[in-house]
Amino acid sequence: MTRTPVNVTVTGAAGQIGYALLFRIASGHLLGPDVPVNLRLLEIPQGLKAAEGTAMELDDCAFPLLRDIEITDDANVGFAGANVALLVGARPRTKGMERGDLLSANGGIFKPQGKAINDNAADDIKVLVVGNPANTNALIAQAAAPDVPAERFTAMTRLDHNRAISQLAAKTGAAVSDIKKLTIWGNHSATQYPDIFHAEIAGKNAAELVNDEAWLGDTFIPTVAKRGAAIIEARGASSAASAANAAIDHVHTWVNGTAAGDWTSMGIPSDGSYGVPEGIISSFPVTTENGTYKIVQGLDINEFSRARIDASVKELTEERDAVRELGLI
Ligand SMILES: NC(=O)C1=CN([C@@H]2O[C@H](COP(=O)(O)OP(=O)(O)OC[C@H]3O[C@@H](n4cnc5c(N)ncnc54)[C@H](O)[C@@H]3O)[C@@H](O)[C@H]2O)C=CC1
Ligand SMILES: O=C([O-])CC(=O)C(=O)O
Repeated sequence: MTRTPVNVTVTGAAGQIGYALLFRIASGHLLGPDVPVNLRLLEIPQGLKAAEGTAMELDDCAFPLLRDIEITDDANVGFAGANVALLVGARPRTKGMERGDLLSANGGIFKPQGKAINDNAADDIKVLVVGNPANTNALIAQAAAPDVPAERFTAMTRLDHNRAISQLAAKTGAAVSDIKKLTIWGNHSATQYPDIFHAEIAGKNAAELVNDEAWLGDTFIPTVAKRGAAIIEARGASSAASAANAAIDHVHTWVNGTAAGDWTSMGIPSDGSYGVPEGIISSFPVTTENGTYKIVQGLDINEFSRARIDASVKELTEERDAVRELGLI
């Protein structure tokens, strides 16, 4: 039986994450090895030529699952019939730019894109915002799309989740695949909180196994939270392949489900769980099934965790208030 292709829109398609992402989408890693895809590449006019070059290379791979590629600088065209939208293109912070300037510049991107999604996307649209500041950009896009269920707008903290698993594996000598139930709470920023208190390593509690609060506070948390900056320092450019990989993981898990006995981390609109104010897009532990996600409930939050979750959530509420003042939500 031939399946109907899924329409996947990628913004910022000519950028470095786009370049690492598109080939994996086209080869079946985003949705599965039997799901054909149509790619819609949305760029600004200056990015169109490079996007065309990438599309030529996609053609040259002769991917059996890739049915069609369309390149555009018109968001209404780019999101037409979109089932999955990966919002990667964003305005990076440049020298001398204040936080308000950054939020405002990104509002100019994510507000119209949210409206274009509202007006043109398929009814089952799922949105992942990668472009920074990802959580608040997702909030801006969501606010501009009142006809789309709010929970379809998500922000990427899967890269942080994967980074935390890798650091924990290195510390304990465990295999990455033995680590389950790790959580990233809060914002995709230096205030994020990677939580190992409920994580398990080969079935044993990770925090008890590590048993080293100094390592947790002074090494693990800052290493994960500042990893993006460390990559920029080392590579001279921000994470690209690992960010693309995390975007693939985020959508794949959302669509195909979490494994029994595990969960993942996603930036999602808060329903008020764990004292996180309703509406802000914050990272939570979630399980997924049949294309929907649920916040893992009933976790005991100790004092160490509470203070760190609260600090990141405070930053998110400040970002929300700032974009509210700018009239972006
Ligand atoms: N959430 C996360 O974990 C991570 C987020 N990021 C963020 O992802 C974003 C993209 O990173 P890179 O690909 O490295 O940047 P890049 O600068 O290489 O590419 C960005 C692309 O977006 C395009 N673009 C800009 N405005 C656009 C618009 N309105 N519509 C469509 N395309 C537009 C640009 O022309 C450019 O081709 C950045 O904001 C970066 O900070 C990066 C790594 C991890
Ligand atoms: O800081 C950046 O621009 C890149 C980023 O988000 C990350 O690597 O986590």
